[in-house]
Amino acid sequence: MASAQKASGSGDIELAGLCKSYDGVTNAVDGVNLKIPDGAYCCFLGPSGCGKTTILRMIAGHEDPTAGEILIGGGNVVGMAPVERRTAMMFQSYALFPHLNVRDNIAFALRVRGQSKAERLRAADEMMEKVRLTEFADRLPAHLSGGQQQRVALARAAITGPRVLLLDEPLSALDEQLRVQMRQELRRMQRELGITFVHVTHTQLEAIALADVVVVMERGRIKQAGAARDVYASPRDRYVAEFLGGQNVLSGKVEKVDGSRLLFAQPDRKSIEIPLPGGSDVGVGDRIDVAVRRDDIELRRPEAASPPAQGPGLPGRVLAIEYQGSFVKVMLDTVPEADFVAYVPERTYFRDPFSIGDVVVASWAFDRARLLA
Ligand SMILES: Nc1ncnc2c1ncn2[C@@H]1O[C@H](COP(=O)(O)OP(=O)(O)OP(=O)(O)O)[C@@H](O)[C@H]1O
Repeated sequence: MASAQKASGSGDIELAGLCKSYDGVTNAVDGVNLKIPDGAYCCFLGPSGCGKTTILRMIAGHEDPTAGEILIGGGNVVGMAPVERRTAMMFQSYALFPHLNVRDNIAFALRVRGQSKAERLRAADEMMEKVRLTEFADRLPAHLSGGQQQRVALARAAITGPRVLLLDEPLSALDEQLRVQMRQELRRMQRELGITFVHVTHTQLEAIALADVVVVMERGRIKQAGAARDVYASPRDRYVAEFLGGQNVLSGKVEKVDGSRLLFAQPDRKSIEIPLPGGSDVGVGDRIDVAVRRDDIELRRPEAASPPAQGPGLPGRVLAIEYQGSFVKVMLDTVPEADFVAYVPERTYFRDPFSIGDVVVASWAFDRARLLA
């Protein structure tokens, strides 16, 4: 980025005790503490209204916190104008100028910053090469595909050399196929630009596919933050497990605690033994939630007793079957008032396919069940 402004200065972000109340909405953001390393791809994930966009707007400087600090590169930016923060925001709608061609759209941000026309166009040409838009330089936005428009919006945000790029639901306007393609493109661009990306989404798969750091939110608070694989494979509690998906959650009462094992039972169901993590203070009579991944469930017919299923198991009736390509999704009535789903690999499934109404036994290896907080 020779003639675009150089992205120097660390883009690590720290949110400390961050709060935001609006008139009528107290605690839209409610005491958020988080560190995002420089050059990381961070995704905020959560249902509508959980405060994701408010956090993004506070980092950008479009909204002031009610309390708390926002540090970028170690300095508190609260009270600073957006341009002084060296952050840039890419909006859902892309907000491109319809009457300017691609090159001029990208160069526009530098005009506002007082650069000469020659400098601006040189920087725009460089940026277009980076985002593979050179061949579209003279086109108007209306004559571009959704994915190309998004690249223009990204280039326009990146040309000012921000240390942090903020993206509000950047893929939501695209169809499914394009969304997957642009996801890869975003990740590639983030690596190439080497700056911190903070991306807001309510799509689980988007967050875990893209992010180094996934932040799961509920009602203004962080429920869990960490590497995508940690958050998906080891959700801390029922909310995170259910929101990220891919897990079955069983609830019940503890019947017995024995060293590193625990026995619990759901109402009117057989007792199940699970591993008890060290340091846990769960006791007999406590209500607990337990997660077992959908792809860890093995399904058998009850009469197929030989060899016996390994580990704990629960009976159930098949409620629905959905072919998903590489696996088959089988829904059971194993858990009262909740979904219980097995992802069976396609090859295994079609050796002896089930029908709706079949009675099956769902089992899993003892150490694949996890006690939730
Ligand atoms: N300008 C505003 N004035 C009043 N209340 C607001 C304002 N902006 C957001 N809120 C409220 O603050 C809460 C958090 O909103 P926010 O937009 O941050 O959520 P979100 O997680 O980004 O949701 P979405 O995915 O729907 O955009 C909501 O209850 C919302 O109604």
